[in-house]
Amino acid sequence: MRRWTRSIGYLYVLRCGSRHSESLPTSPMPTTMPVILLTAVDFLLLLACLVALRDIASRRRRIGFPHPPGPRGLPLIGNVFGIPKSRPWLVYAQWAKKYGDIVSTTAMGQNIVILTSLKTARDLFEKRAANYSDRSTLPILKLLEWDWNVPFSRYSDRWRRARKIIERSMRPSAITQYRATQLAKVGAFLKALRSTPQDLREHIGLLQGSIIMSITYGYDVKDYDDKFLKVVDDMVRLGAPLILPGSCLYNDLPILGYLPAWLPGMGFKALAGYCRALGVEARSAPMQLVQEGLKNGTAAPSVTREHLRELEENGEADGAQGLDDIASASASLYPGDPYHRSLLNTALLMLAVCSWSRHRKPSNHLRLLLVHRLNLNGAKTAAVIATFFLVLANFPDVQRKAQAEVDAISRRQRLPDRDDRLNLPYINALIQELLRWHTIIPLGIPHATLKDDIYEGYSIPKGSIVIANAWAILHDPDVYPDPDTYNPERYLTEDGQFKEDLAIAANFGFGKRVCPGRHFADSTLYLIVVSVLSTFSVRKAQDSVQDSSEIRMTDLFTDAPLSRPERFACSITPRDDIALDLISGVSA
Ligand code: HEM
Repeated sequence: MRRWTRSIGYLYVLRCGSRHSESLPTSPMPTTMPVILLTAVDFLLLLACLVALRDIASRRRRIGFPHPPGPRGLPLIGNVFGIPKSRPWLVYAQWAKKYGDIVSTTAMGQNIVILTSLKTARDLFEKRAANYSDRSTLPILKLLEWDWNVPFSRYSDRWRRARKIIERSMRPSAITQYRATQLAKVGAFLKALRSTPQDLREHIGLLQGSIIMSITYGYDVKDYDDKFLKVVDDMVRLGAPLILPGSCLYNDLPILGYLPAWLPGMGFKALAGYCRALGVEARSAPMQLVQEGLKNGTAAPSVTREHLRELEENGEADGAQGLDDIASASASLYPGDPYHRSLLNTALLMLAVCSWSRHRKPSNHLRLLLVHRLNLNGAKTAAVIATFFLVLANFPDVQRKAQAEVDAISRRQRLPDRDDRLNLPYINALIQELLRWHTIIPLGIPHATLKDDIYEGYSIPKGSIVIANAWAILHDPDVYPDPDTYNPERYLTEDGQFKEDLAIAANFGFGKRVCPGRHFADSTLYLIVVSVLSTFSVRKAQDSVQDSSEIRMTDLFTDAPLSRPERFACSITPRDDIALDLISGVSA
């Protein structure tokens, strides 16, 4: 129906265009202006009729089964003005209190379903995975040509093949081979933190990016301004705002795609073109490096090298599909950073658009601006690491208890290792509470349905966007008393044993789309937590000392789909001379 709507709209514009050109044949300017004005008004009417027809058609299909309850909004446009733009997870949690665990709403004919319990999320995403594992069909994604990118990819054979490659490289038995890399990069992180603690953010970004690039391509990221990291960061940072709800009119009016790029308001076309080009570069440049290394025998061990070798052994080295799958899988492992929506960035986005449309490739000047001003490397694991530092600064008691446990196991003669984990209940509780207290992707990545469905007497139409509100699930006061308080003790038994909470998995999504990097993220996080606790003291900056009971969650974290700590001031100093020796002793 959506495709049908778009093609009718297109034909309609063409028809109007020719009608007006016939009446005003002589001058090109007067012919185009009325065409655009009339088309816009007429088109809105036509669109309204089409949305109404679609509603009627889909209602007929589901006669007898209502939509799940929820705010309905206005006729035709639905709840378009009620879709929350700011911290939507909080608003959706309020809706759940009013309407229940399964809420639905619509915006411009798009059905949106929000799940607010583990049961509903598992019932749909896991037990009915074949229907609930698609992704959104936002028109802008086609312009961006990001379908190679596994998290955005539709539920297709291409996604299945790339996902399989990632799963093989990221399953628990495979990730043990990356341990040496993790240890070396964590060692480099400790040394960098000792030298320039004020650059915490940059060090975290570099840590995350360098681990992933090393295991994926065998490529050694030396500094924060690395060219490969930059390409992905720019791509995601500039492109992601286009896919946020309500941020790009083209997603609601795909007909705009047929208007020329020079018209006011059509900047999204140039921006999408720029991000598309960055995507091509992000996918091909590091992969070429590995391919060349394989030819001349210098390729360092890496996930990409192993998959390319395997392809060669199977006699498929020149197979376009095999190479395409490896390129997609590898480039999907470093996800970049979709955060950044400040005014400064908006100005830079405009610059990007102007520059791109004029020259069709970014000018050096623009690239420099992007590199220096939009520089917030790292992504999901990095956001949790930043949260860890925020916790240490704000909750000194937690830091003290965690350090006592780590010191008891290592006797301060070494950094704790993976094998110590079973004997560190407080550390496990601290990590689990980190993931609960602030869910860095509060709404996960939305899934979409492939066909009509009926669930608990409610109708969920084909093409619905289905969101699990992980934040609300992990802040349910009936399950987690005083949910906004950071309290690792909630995960300890009376005799101090660690209690695992299976609901924490909601952080990593569900079903066939569940995060394939979750085991790797967990092992990286553990190493960082124990290494930092062994060597550094983190304190809140003197001028911002505040009672921990006064801390408001919304002041601490950004309002973005990937919600990470706001900038915060803290002091990070080596604990003592023993800590300095430990830092000097680690190999980096
Ligand atoms: C704490 C760190 C992380 C968190 C909280 C996280 C969370 C998520 C979430 C919520 C999703 C969407 C799942 C869904 O659609 O149901 C996802 C997808 C994904 N994650 Fe992660 N992730 C983390 C780290 C990583 C790492 C380190 C990697 C790679 C090495 C990775 C690779 C991916 C990929 C490729 C997908 C797309 C899966 C698909 O669509 O099939 N993630 N992640």
